[in-house]
Amino acid sequence: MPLETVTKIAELRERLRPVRQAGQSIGLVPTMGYLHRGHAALVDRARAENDVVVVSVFVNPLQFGPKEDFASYPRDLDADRKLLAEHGADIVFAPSVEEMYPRPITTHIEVEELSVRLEGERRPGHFRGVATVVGKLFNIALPDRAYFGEKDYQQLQVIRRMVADLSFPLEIVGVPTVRDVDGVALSSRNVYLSPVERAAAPVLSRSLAAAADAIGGGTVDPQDIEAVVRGVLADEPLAAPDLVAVAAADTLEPIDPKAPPPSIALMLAVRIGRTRLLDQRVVAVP
Ligand SMILES: Nc1ncnc2c1ncn2[C@@H]1O[C@H](COP(=O)(O)OP(=O)(O)OP(=O)(O)O)[C@@H](O)[C@H]1O
Ligand SMILES: CC(C)(CO)[C@@H](O)C(=O)[O-]
Ligand code: BAL
Repeated sequence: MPLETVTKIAELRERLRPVRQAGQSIGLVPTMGYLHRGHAALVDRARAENDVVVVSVFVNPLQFGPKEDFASYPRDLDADRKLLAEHGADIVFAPSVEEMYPRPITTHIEVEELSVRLEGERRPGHFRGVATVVGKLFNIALPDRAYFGEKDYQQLQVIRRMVADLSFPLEIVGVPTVRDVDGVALSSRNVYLSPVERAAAPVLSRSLAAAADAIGGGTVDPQDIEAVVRGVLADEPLAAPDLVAVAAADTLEPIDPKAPPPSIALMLAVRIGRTRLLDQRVVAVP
């Protein structure tokens, strides 16, 4: 089936109604476009598990702070369509900002606590914007399953909590981070990196690997784990850590070294030049 492009909410609902009535399943992959192999992994998983695969491409203004890169965020719908067709998606939903928010939105989804910690503290209002648009996309597409990358680990936890708290009738599927050969997590924002900055970027995954080794060797004190990460990052003069977080993987609560959780989430936000890169790793406690 050729890839269809839909830009209107009503049109998507009309297109999907008979799909549901026929008892077919719908998989939704929410994205902000400028797609790469990381997004393709989400689409492949959705393709394997659903009858109809919908990919949304929408740069959501609600989740950007006033000083962030909403206006300059990379966009290329033609290239996105090509990748989606190659990976067998059925529908790309690419609404305009006016279609999604015809007037200033006054209703928001706030996942308390989880949204204001860690990355939420660095980007006030970010997860409220994410939860609100994702909830809205769920109401528009009514998917059976929705797919999110582990790279944005806190985002995945926020969405899981929102779905549980509000009983959204769907399954959330987390997909492991896809990396380049040198370990750099694929990200649309990697396009901002100069060649010299790109050469520095593997330091993120290197620092996570060192911390994973330390945890494997019995280190569970979060301060010690953080010190290992920061030690490796300090070797790279272009890397400026913005967030080094060590938390219980399932709740993102702080870790008590006397009663460590079954697995630990390491979450990083590191500036390389003007680009803020994210990476994460979940490590089982031996
Ligand atoms: N390398 C990756 N591996 C797996 N999933 C990914 C990867 N990169 C992004 N995703 C997932 O794709 C979905 C859409 O993400 P988004 O469009 O923001 O891409 P991105 O590359 O993360 O962009 P950004 O550079 O803005 O962080 C999210 O669920 C995100 O976690
Ligand atoms: C989930 C999402 C598409 C919501 O805008 C976005 O935060 C992203 O791309 O990760
Ligand atoms: N992938 C996370 C979306 C954002 O940075 O706004």
